[in-house]
Amino acid sequence: METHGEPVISLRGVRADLGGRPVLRGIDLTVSRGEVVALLGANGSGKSTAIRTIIGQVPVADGAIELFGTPRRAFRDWARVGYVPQRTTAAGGVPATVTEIVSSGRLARTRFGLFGKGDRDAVREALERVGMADRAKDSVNALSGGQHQRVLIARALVARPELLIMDEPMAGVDLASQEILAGTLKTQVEAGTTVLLVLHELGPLEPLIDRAVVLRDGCVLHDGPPPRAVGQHALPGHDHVHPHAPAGSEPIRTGLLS
Ligand SMILES: Nc1ncnc2c1ncn2[C@@H]1O[C@H](COP(=O)(O)OP(=O)(O)OP(=O)(O)O)[C@@H](O)[C@H]1O
Repeated sequence: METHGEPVISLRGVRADLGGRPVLRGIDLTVSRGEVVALLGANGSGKSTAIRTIIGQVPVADGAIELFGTPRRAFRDWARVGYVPQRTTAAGGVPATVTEIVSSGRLARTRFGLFGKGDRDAVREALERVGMADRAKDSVNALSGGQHQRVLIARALVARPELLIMDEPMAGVDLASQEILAGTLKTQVEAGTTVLLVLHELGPLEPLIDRAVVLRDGCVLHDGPPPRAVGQHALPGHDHVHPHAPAGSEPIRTGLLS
């Protein structure tokens, strides 16, 4: 599986300011084809901003971004990229049905601007992948947080992207949905999809992660193997209880996530 090839995402010396304050202070990041890279770091370290510069939602003050080897400003092939925003930013507004939300992710792939049978089949398949086919006609307002997130991921998958960018896909997601999403993502990764995702902790996705990039205060603090359960005790800093640890056991100190 580890036949990593050309860079799919490349950031070089990327700086970005928000509200007149530097938020990214010279980020270097490369994600190669087939890799699964987790972006970690404390609240406010710049994870979401880094992702939003890649998709063009935050202007780059300095540095260079390339997607599939093309400078981002010249990149047009957005059907190759599936984006799952932080869920709060997508909620609210006009109540749409599950099918409508997922169909919106297919627009870049429709032929001659018509939504045909192939597109409808792709919508059904994406909903099946996240276990939501039986809710296709429901309003998204009737869904739980985890179900809503599964719909947003189906929307990102429906155009069959080569690159998936996700901002905290597990945030506010119940355990059952987390397991379904981990399975969905595993299938995508096995099919060769490249993934960059913001995570608060590795959790159920840990086995899929090839590399972790940890941000602190707008800079890259660590870029390398993800902080695995083994060896975490040696690192000072952040406490969190490992999901598999027996109740009442010592919190694991990763040092990387705080
Ligand atoms: N629109 C904005 N205007 C001004 N400052 C902003 C804006 N959006 C984010 N920031 C600030 O930029 C910094 C980085 O925010 P960002 O959302 O990228 O962090 P994050 O690592 O994703 O954190 P979180 O885990 O809380 O989402 C924070 O200090 C935040 O307050």
